[in-house]
Amino acid sequence: MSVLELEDVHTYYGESHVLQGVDLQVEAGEIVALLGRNGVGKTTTLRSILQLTPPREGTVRFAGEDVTGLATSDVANRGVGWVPEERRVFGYLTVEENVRIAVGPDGEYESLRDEIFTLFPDLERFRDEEARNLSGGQQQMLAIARGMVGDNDLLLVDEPSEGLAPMIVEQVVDALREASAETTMILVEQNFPLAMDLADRFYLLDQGTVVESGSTEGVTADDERIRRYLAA
Ligand SMILES: Nc1ncnc2c1ncn2[C@@H]1O[C@H](COP(=O)(O)OP(=O)(O)OP(=O)(O)O)[C@@H](O)[C@H]1O
Repeated sequence: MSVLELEDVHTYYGESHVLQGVDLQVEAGEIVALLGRNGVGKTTTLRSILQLTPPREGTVRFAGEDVTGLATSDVANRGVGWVPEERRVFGYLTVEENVRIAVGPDGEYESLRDEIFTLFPDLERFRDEEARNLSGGQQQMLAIARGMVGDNDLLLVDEPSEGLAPMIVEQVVDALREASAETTMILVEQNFPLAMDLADRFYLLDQGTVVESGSTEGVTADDERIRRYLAA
């Protein structure tokens, strides 16, 4: 059974028909990259999975169950975590408080916190610092950490490298690799080499539909079937 299955998903913003029949599957343990030019609907695909923008047609199945039309909180409670593009952390809470409130009702807070701090030594160093005082990269790690301690079976990660210096990107990549040992992941990422490096498989979107998909093994940006959809 796939962790996640989208079947012929159509999603609109008002009259604007953004997803025009998206089909995709994610298997347990995979990292799947969603690729495509700006505005093709990658974030909208994540929003459709979370039911933040519920599809008007088609089906989203999580862990074998139809979740289409459920409240976002129900989808989240079933084990779908979100690391949004804008690195949502609580600026006026400390790093540790940010982690604590992300732990689900059944989570063992102290052991999860210790696990996170082992994984992200930077977060431990700044555990008593208010999150707003962290660098962009550290905030991104905190956002990823918050997604991980929620005991999620699927983590949706939107543009994790955006706006970060290359050295910091490397740390975020390491963090994502660590996170992927614990949870299945969908990664929206504009940095093509990074996406290919991290992901097992990819889906390439264009004009609201999947135009290519497959293993990332050996795929490069020069690949003709990729290039024509990613070039500006
Ligand atoms: N809240 C909204 N209301 C109306 N239109 C929207 C809204 N959010 C996104 N759109 C439009 O839907 C289309 C798909 O946007 P989406 O954010 O899913 O693209 P994307 O592939 O994630 O690109 P990007 O990398 O730019 O975020 C775009 O044309 C965008 O302008």
